[in-house]
Amino acid sequence: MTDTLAGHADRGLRRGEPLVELIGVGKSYGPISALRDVDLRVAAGEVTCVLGDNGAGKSTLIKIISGLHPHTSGSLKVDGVDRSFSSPREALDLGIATVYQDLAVVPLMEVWRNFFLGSELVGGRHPLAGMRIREMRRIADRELRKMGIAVSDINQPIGTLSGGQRQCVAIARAVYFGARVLILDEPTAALGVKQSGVVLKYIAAARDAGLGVVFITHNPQHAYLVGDHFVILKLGAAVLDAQRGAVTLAELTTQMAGGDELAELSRELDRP
Ligand SMILES: Nc1ncnc2c1ncn2[C@@H]1O[C@H](COP(=O)(O)OP(=O)(O)OP(=O)(O)O)[C@@H](O)[C@H]1O
Repeated sequence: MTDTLAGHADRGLRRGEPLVELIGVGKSYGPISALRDVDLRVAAGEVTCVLGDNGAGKSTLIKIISGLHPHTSGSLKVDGVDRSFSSPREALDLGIATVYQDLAVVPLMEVWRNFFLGSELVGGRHPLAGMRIREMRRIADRELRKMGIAVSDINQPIGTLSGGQRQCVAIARAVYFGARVLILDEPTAALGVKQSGVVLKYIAAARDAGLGVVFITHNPQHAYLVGDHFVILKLGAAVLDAQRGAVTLAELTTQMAGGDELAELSRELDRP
Protein backbone atom coordinates (compact mmCIF):
# COMPACT_ATOMS: atom_id res chain seq x y z
CA MET A 1 0.00 0.00 0.00
CA THR A 2 1.25 3.45 -0.79
CA ASP A 3 1.79 6.19 1.78
CA THR A 4 -1.67 7.62 1.42
CA LEU A 5 -4.14 4.86 2.08
CA ALA A 6 -6.12 3.92 -0.98
CA GLY A 7 -9.76 4.00 0.11
CA HIS A 8 -9.37 7.11 2.20
CA ALA A 9 -7.07 9.25 0.12
CA ASP A 10 -9.65 12.01 0.40
CA ARG A 11 -9.28 11.95 4.20
CA GLY A 12 -5.51 12.20 3.83
CA LEU A 13 -4.86 9.30 6.20
CA ARG A 14 -1.34 7.94 6.35
CA ARG A 15 -0.62 4.54 7.80
CA GLY A 16 0.67 4.83 11.34
CA GLU A 17 -0.49 8.42 11.73
CA PRO A 18 -1.88 8.88 15.26
CA LEU A 19 -5.59 9.65 15.20
CA VAL A 20 -6.57 9.29 18.84
CA GLU A 21 -4.22 9.24 21.83
CA LEU A 22 -5.07 8.75 25.47
CA ILE A 23 -2.33 9.82 27.84
CA GLY A 24 -2.69 8.91 31.50
CA VAL A 25 -6.47 8.97 31.23
CA GLY A 26 -8.59 8.37 34.29
CA LYS A 27 -12.30 8.36 35.02
CA SER A 28 -14.05 8.47 38.36
CA TYR A 29 -17.73 8.14 38.99
CA GLY A 30 -17.95 9.92 42.31
CA PRO A 31 -15.82 7.84 44.70
CA ILE A 32 -15.53 4.95 42.20
CA SER A 33 -12.43 4.93 40.08
CA ALA A 34 -13.37 3.10 36.86
CA LEU A 35 -10.19 3.88 34.90
CA ARG A 36 -6.71 4.91 36.08
CA ASP A 37 -3.77 6.29 34.16
CA VAL A 38 -4.49 4.54 30.86
CA ASP A 39 -2.45 5.19 27.70
CA LEU A 40 -3.85 4.18 24.32
CA ARG A 41 -2.87 5.01 20.77
CA VAL A 42 -5.11 4.55 17.76
CA ALA A 43 -3.31 4.97 14.45
CA ALA A 44 -4.49 4.98 10.83
CA GLY A 45 -4.39 1.54 9.24
CA GLU A 46 -3.93 -0.25 12.57
CA VAL A 47 -6.07 -2.29 14.95
CA THR A 48 -5.68 -1.54 18.66
CA CYS A 49 -7.21 -4.32 20.75
CA VAL A 50 -8.50 -3.60 24.23
CA LEU A 51 -8.99 -6.75 26.26
CA GLY A 52 -10.29 -7.22 29.75
CA ASP A 53 -12.65 -9.11 31.95
CA ASN A 54 -16.00 -7.88 33.22
CA GLY A 55 -15.62 -4.65 35.14
CA ALA A 56 -12.12 -4.00 33.74
CA GLY A 57 -13.09 -0.59 32.39
CA LYS A 58 -13.60 -1.35 28.68
CA SER A 59 -17.03 0.31 28.45
CA THR A 60 -15.73 3.33 30.33
CA LEU A 61 -12.89 3.65 27.84
CA ILE A 62 -15.32 3.46 24.90
CA LYS A 63 -17.53 6.08 26.51
CA ILE A 64 -14.63 8.52 26.85
CA ILE A 65 -13.45 8.14 23.24
CA SER A 66 -16.97 8.18 21.79
CA GLY A 67 -18.02 11.31 23.70
CA LEU A 68 -20.57 9.79 26.09
CA HIS A 69 -18.65 10.58 29.28
CA PRO A 70 -15.79 13.08 29.72
CA HIS A 71 -12.57 11.79 31.32
CA THR A 72 -11.67 13.18 34.74
CA SER A 73 -7.86 13.13 34.43
CA GLY A 74 -5.13 12.85 31.80
CA SER A 75 -5.54 13.94 28.22
CA LEU A 76 -7.39 12.79 25.13
CA LYS A 77 -5.94 14.01 21.85
CA VAL A 78 -7.60 13.75 18.45
CA ASP A 79 -5.27 14.57 15.56
CA GLY A 80 -2.87 15.96 18.16
CA VAL A 81 -5.41 18.39 19.64
CA ASP A 82 -6.55 18.09 23.27
CA ARG A 83 -10.27 17.30 23.54
CA SER A 84 -12.88 16.60 26.15
CA PHE A 85 -16.15 15.67 24.52
CA SER A 86 -19.48 16.65 25.96
CA SER A 87 -21.56 14.70 23.44
CA PRO A 88 -21.19 11.80 20.98
CA ARG A 89 -21.96 14.29 18.19
CA GLU A 90 -18.65 16.04 18.85
CA ALA A 91 -16.73 12.77 18.53
CA LEU A 92 -18.69 11.81 15.41
CA ASP A 93 -17.93 15.16 13.81
CA LEU A 94 -14.23 14.31 14.18
CA GLY A 95 -14.81 10.94 12.49
CA ILE A 96 -14.98 8.76 15.61
CA ALA A 97 -17.78 6.22 15.21
CA THR A 98 -18.83 3.49 17.62
CA VAL A 99 -20.58 0.26 16.72
CA TYR A 100 -22.19 -1.20 19.84
CA GLN A 101 -22.79 -4.87 20.36
CA ASP A 102 -26.56 -4.42 20.51
CA LEU A 103 -26.70 -2.77 17.09
CA ALA A 104 -29.33 -0.10 16.69
CA VAL A 105 -31.02 -1.72 13.71
CA VAL A 106 -34.69 -2.12 12.85
CA PRO A 107 -35.01 -5.85 12.08
CA LEU A 108 -38.06 -5.60 9.82
CA MET A 109 -36.63 -2.81 7.66
CA GLU A 110 -34.66 -3.53 4.52
CA VAL A 111 -30.85 -3.65 4.62
CA TRP A 112 -30.56 -0.43 2.61
CA ARG A 113 -33.01 1.41 4.90
CA ASN A 114 -30.97 0.42 7.92
CA PHE A 115 -27.79 1.46 6.15
CA PHE A 116 -29.18 4.99 5.73
CA LEU A 117 -31.26 5.10 8.94
CA GLY A 118 -31.28 8.64 10.29
CA SER A 119 -29.21 9.93 7.35
CA GLU A 120 -31.59 9.28 4.46
CA LEU A 121 -30.94 10.93 1.13
CA VAL A 122 -33.90 13.20 0.47
CA GLY A 123 -34.93 15.74 -2.10
CA GLY A 124 -33.43 15.94 -5.54
CA ARG A 125 -34.28 18.15 -8.44
CA HIS A 126 -38.01 17.93 -7.79
CA PRO A 127 -38.96 19.81 -4.59
CA LEU A 128 -41.39 17.06 -3.55
CA ALA A 129 -39.17 14.21 -4.62
CA GLY A 130 -39.02 12.66 -1.12
CA MET A 131 -36.46 9.95 -0.42
CA ARG A 132 -33.97 9.05 -3.13
CA ILE A 133 -34.70 5.35 -2.76
CA ARG A 134 -33.02 4.03 -5.90
CA GLU A 135 -29.84 5.92 -5.11
CA MET A 136 -29.78 4.68 -1.52
CA ARG A 137 -30.26 1.08 -2.68
CA ARG A 138 -27.46 1.46 -5.20
CA ILE A 139 -25.05 3.05 -2.71
CA ALA A 140 -25.76 0.53 0.07
CA ASP A 141 -25.28 -2.35 -2.38
CA ARG A 142 -22.03 -0.88 -3.73
CA GLU A 143 -20.60 -0.14 -0.27
CA LEU A 144 -21.34 -3.62 1.05
CA ARG A 145 -19.82 -5.27 -2.04
CA LYS A 146 -16.79 -3.02 -1.85
CA MET A 147 -15.98 -4.44 1.57
CA GLY A 148 -16.79 -8.00 0.50
CA ILE A 149 -20.09 -8.44 2.33
CA ALA A 150 -22.25 -10.91 0.48
CA VAL A 151 -25.86 -9.79 0.96
CA SER A 152 -27.93 -11.51 -1.70
CA ASP A 153 -30.67 -8.89 -1.73
CA ILE A 154 -30.30 -5.35 -0.46
CA ASN A 155 -34.12 -5.24 -0.09
CA GLN A 156 -34.34 -8.09 2.41
CA PRO A 157 -35.15 -7.19 6.04
CA ILE A 158 -31.92 -6.81 8.02
CA GLY A 159 -33.36 -9.20 10.62
CA THR A 160 -32.92 -12.03 8.10
CA LEU A 161 -29.13 -11.55 8.03
CA SER A 162 -26.84 -13.41 10.40
CA GLY A 163 -25.46 -11.63 13.48
CA GLY A 164 -22.06 -11.36 11.81
CA GLN A 165 -23.49 -9.85 8.64
CA ARG A 166 -25.48 -7.33 10.68
CA GLN A 167 -22.28 -6.26 12.46
CA CYS A 168 -20.61 -5.84 9.08
CA VAL A 169 -23.46 -3.70 7.73
CA ALA A 170 -23.17 -1.45 10.80
CA ILE A 171 -19.41 -1.12 10.28
CA ALA A 172 -19.80 -0.43 6.53
CA ARG A 173 -22.34 2.23 7.40
CA ALA A 174 -19.97 3.98 9.81
CA VAL A 175 -17.19 3.89 7.21
CA TYR A 176 -19.44 5.29 4.48
CA PHE A 177 -20.56 8.16 6.72
CA GLY A 178 -17.00 9.30 7.25
CA ALA A 179 -15.52 7.34 10.18
CA ARG A 180 -11.75 7.56 10.48
CA VAL A 181 -11.73 5.86 13.86
CA LEU A 182 -13.96 2.87 14.40
CA ILE A 183 -14.68 1.63 17.90
CA LEU A 184 -16.09 -1.89 17.94
CA ASP A 185 -17.65 -2.97 21.21
CA GLU A 186 -17.24 -6.76 21.48
CA PRO A 187 -18.42 -7.36 17.89
CA THR A 188 -17.74 -11.11 18.06
CA ALA A 189 -18.99 -11.77 21.60
CA ALA A 190 -22.34 -13.25 20.66
CA LEU A 191 -21.17 -15.04 17.52
CA GLY A 192 -20.07 -18.55 16.63
CA VAL A 193 -16.74 -19.34 14.99
CA LYS A 194 -17.87 -18.89 11.39
CA GLN A 195 -19.71 -15.63 11.98
CA SER A 196 -16.82 -14.29 14.06
CA GLY A 197 -14.62 -15.00 11.03
CA VAL A 198 -16.90 -12.86 8.86
CA VAL A 199 -16.56 -9.94 11.28
CA LEU A 200 -12.80 -10.38 11.74
CA LYS A 201 -12.28 -10.28 7.97
CA TYR A 202 -14.28 -7.12 7.89
CA ILE A 203 -12.22 -5.55 10.67
CA ALA A 204 -9.13 -6.35 8.59
CA ALA A 205 -10.78 -4.73 5.55
CA ALA A 206 -11.53 -1.54 7.53
CA ARG A 207 -7.91 -1.49 8.73
CA ASP A 208 -6.63 -2.00 5.18
CA ALA A 209 -8.84 0.86 4.03
CA GLY A 210 -6.84 3.03 6.40
CA LEU A 211 -9.12 3.40 9.41
CA GLY A 212 -7.88 3.31 12.95
CA VAL A 213 -9.79 0.50 14.67
CA VAL A 214 -10.33 -0.03 18.40
CA PHE A 215 -11.40 -3.64 18.86
CA ILE A 216 -12.83 -4.34 22.31
CA THR A 217 -12.96 -8.03 23.12
CA HIS A 218 -12.74 -10.74 25.77
CA ASN A 219 -11.18 -13.10 23.26
CA PRO A 220 -7.37 -13.11 22.85
CA GLN A 221 -7.55 -15.44 19.83
CA HIS A 222 -9.81 -13.03 17.98
CA ALA A 223 -7.64 -10.09 19.01
CA TYR A 224 -4.45 -11.77 17.84
CA LEU A 225 -5.87 -12.56 14.40
CA VAL A 226 -6.23 -8.88 13.50
CA GLY A 227 -4.45 -6.81 16.16
CA ASP A 228 -1.37 -4.59 15.78
CA HIS A 229 -1.36 -3.41 19.36
CA PHE A 230 -2.77 -4.94 22.56
CA VAL A 231 -3.84 -3.38 25.82
CA ILE A 232 -5.20 -5.53 28.66
CA LEU A 233 -7.21 -3.72 31.31
CA LYS A 234 -7.73 -5.03 34.79
CA LEU A 235 -9.69 -3.24 37.50
CA GLY A 236 -9.37 0.02 35.55
CA ALA A 237 -5.63 -0.07 34.87
CA ALA A 238 -3.53 -1.37 31.97
CA VAL A 239 -1.66 -4.53 32.97
CA LEU A 240 -0.22 -5.08 29.49
CA ASP A 241 0.50 -2.69 26.66
CA ALA A 242 2.40 -4.26 23.78
CA GLN A 243 2.93 -4.07 20.04
CA ARG A 244 2.24 -7.24 18.08
CA GLY A 245 5.92 -8.17 17.76
CA ALA A 246 6.42 -7.92 21.52
CA VAL A 247 3.78 -10.40 22.68
CA THR A 248 2.78 -13.93 21.66
CA LEU A 249 -0.74 -15.29 21.57
CA ALA A 250 0.17 -17.61 24.44
CA GLU A 251 1.29 -14.64 26.59
CA LEU A 252 -1.84 -12.69 25.71
CA THR A 253 -4.03 -15.66 26.62
CA THR A 254 -2.23 -16.23 29.91
CA GLN A 255 -2.47 -12.55 30.87
CA MET A 256 -6.16 -12.51 30.00
CA ALA A 257 -6.75 -15.66 32.00
CA GLY A 258 -5.25 -14.01 35.06
CA GLY A 259 -1.50 -14.61 34.69
CA ASP A 260 0.00 -15.01 38.17
CA GLU A 261 -3.41 -15.55 39.74
CA LEU A 262 -3.95 -18.49 37.43
CA ALA A 263 -0.59 -20.02 38.39
CA GLU A 264 -1.55 -19.58 42.07
CA LEU A 265 -4.93 -21.21 41.45
CA SER A 266 -3.28 -24.05 39.60
CA ARG A 267 -1.02 -24.66 42.63
CA GLU A 268 -4.02 -24.56 44.98
CA LEU A 269 -6.01 -26.96 42.84
CA ASP A 270 -3.09 -29.26 42.22
CA ARG A 271 -4.38 -32.84 42.32
CA PRO A 272 -2.38 -35.76 43.65
N1 LIG B 1 -22.00 5.06 35.68
C1 LIG B 1 -21.25 4.44 36.60
N2 LIG B 1 -21.36 4.78 37.90
C2 LIG B 1 -20.59 4.17 38.83
N3 LIG B 1 -19.71 3.19 38.54
C3 LIG B 1 -19.58 2.80 37.28
C4 LIG B 1 -20.35 3.41 36.24
N4 LIG B 1 -19.98 2.81 35.06
C5 LIG B 1 -19.05 1.89 35.37
N5 LIG B 1 -18.80 1.88 36.69
C6 LIG B 1 -17.83 1.02 37.40
O1 LIG B 1 -16.58 1.14 36.75
C7 LIG B 1 -15.91 -0.12 36.64
C8 LIG B 1 -15.59 -0.43 35.19
O2 LIG B 1 -16.81 -0.70 34.48
P1 LIG B 1 -16.93 -0.89 32.91
O3 LIG B 1 -18.38 -1.02 32.59
O4 LIG B 1 -16.16 0.17 32.22
O5 LIG B 1 -16.19 -2.31 32.70
P2 LIG B 1 -16.20 -3.28 31.45
O6 LIG B 1 -14.77 -3.73 31.27
O7 LIG B 1 -16.84 -2.66 30.29
O8 LIG B 1 -17.06 -4.50 31.95
P3 LIG B 1 -18.16 -5.39 31.14
O9 LIG B 1 -17.37 -6.25 30.19
O10 LIG B 1 -18.78 -6.19 32.24
O11 LIG B 1 -19.09 -4.45 30.48
C9 LIG B 1 -16.83 -1.13 37.29
O12 LIG B 1 -16.39 -1.32 38.62
C10 LIG B 1 -18.19 -0.47 37.28
O13 LIG B 1 -18.98 -0.88 38.35
